[in-house]
Amino acid sequence: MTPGIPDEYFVRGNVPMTKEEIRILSISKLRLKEDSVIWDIGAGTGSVSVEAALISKRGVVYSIEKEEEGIKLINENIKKFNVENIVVVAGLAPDVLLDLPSPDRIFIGGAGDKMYQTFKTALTKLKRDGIIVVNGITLDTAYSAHRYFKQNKYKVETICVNISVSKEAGNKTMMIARNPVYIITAEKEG
Ligand SMILES: C[S@@+](CC[C@H](N)C(=O)[O-])C[C@H]1O[C@@H](n2cnc3c(N)ncnc32)[C@H](O)[C@@H]1O
Repeated sequence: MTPGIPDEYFVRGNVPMTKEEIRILSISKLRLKEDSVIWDIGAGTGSVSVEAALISKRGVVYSIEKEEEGIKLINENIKKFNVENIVVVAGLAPDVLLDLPSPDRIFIGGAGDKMYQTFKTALTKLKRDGIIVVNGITLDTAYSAHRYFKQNKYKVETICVNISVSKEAGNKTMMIARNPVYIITAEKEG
């Protein structure tokens, strides 16, 4: 399976999942290597973890999630896609991050009210030449993340992704707009 797995292929519950197009862009911004060690913080359904694990076949993905429903879905998706290089970490970031191996790449899909503490631990543990990608749906998250990485001397870029997807309406086709999502990418200068 190559990147770009359709949303409906994943087992989904009531956990908000990162949508296919946002997943593709976010994973592309991570510039994964075959042997990358990746943290997926706020892993939700595990959709990003699964796609990342299929790309970084010789690496490991640590899927960090605080909710029981998410943990169940991540395990179901691991089974469904038959991936063997995902380690599920049940618990709250940043507490559970401290004992994990240092990552080459970090994706943050959710950190709740632990956002700043999670950013801080992420930057402390990220390997040299590492890349962090954050998804945000509010201006506040986008601004906070962008400013935090910039203040810490990271090269940072924020993109705002506005996507419309076609929907059949009788004999016509309409474009249905999705909410904008911010993708913030940070890497060490130089
Ligand atoms: C938007 S969802 C992530 C979607 C996920 N990328 C996917 O594709 O399914 C955000 C997730 O972050 C989790 N979360 C929020 N704060 C967290 C924290 N501090 N530690 C661990 N998980 C957290 C939530 O429980 C939720 O499942």
